[in-house]
Amino acid sequence: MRPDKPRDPVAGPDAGPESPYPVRLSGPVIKGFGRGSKDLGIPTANIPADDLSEQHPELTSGVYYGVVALDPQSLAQENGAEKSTSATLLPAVLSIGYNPFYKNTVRSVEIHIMPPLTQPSPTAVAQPKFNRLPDFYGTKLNLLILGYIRPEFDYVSLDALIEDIRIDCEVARQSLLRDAYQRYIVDDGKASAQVNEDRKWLVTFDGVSANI
Ligand SMILES: Cc1cc2nc3c(=O)[nH]c(=O)nc-3n(C[C@H](O)[C@H](O)[C@H](O)COP(=O)(O)O)c2cc1C
Ligand SMILES: Nc1ncnc2c1ncn2[C@@H]1O[C@H](COP(=O)(O)OP(=O)(O)O)[C@@H](O)[C@H]1O
Ligand SMILES: [Mg+2]
Repeated sequence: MRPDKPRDPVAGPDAGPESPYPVRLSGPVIKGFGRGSKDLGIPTANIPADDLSEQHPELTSGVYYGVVALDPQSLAQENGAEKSTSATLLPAVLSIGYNPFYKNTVRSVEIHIMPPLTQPSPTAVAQPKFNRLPDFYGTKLNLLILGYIRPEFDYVSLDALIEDIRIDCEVARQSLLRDAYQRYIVDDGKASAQVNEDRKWLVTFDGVSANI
């Protein structure tokens, strides 16, 4: 059960991601149990978790933050829209694990994509409105995990789970607003070659680089 303690406003060192982060994950957006939107009002894009334990033993079950990009080519096909060559980098908060509140028997990776950091946070208030985009099932997604927030917990109620995820969104946002993290989203001219390479990886799908 969730310990009854106040939460830290940020997670991870101010100086930037510390080993093993950043960690790269990719996959097509698949169907989950359909609870995110329906039960919680918090949509989560699920990607396959089949090879995670072998490929990323460092990713223990828990809540993380990072940056995502959706493949503009497959996004266009999904929405029947005209093909675009530009991808947007967006802040994200995610859960990896068995969702102890729901007692899942398979591990899942579920990503909630937040609004751009330049917009006001819709989850900073007591009656939050979680970010909702048009559905993008089947779209290829790249995710760069930049830090760990907390372990997964069971909760006394659905409302308690939702309130903790609301705080996760705020922790992720405040963590990503720091210069050493924000430069994974926007080039501030001070990024290292490695950070620039990671940003480039985020928008590369099937060997083709999209514009940012
Ligand atoms: C940031 C974040 C934190 C979460 N933390 C927990 C948690 O501590 N315990 C838990 O049981 N589920 C947690 N969840 C998972 C939700 O229960 C899950 O998103 C929901 O079951 C939707 O699942 P679905 O995609 O299969 O519909 C978290 C989800 C997110 C996005
Ligand atoms: N902000 C968002 N973050 C993640 N997915 C979103 C968002 N807005 C809309 N979606 C869509 O909602 C779907 C997830 O909803 P959810 O209720 O969790 O269903 P599922 O159980 O199938 O994962 C995603 O696959 C995506 O198509
Ligand atoms: Mg989901």
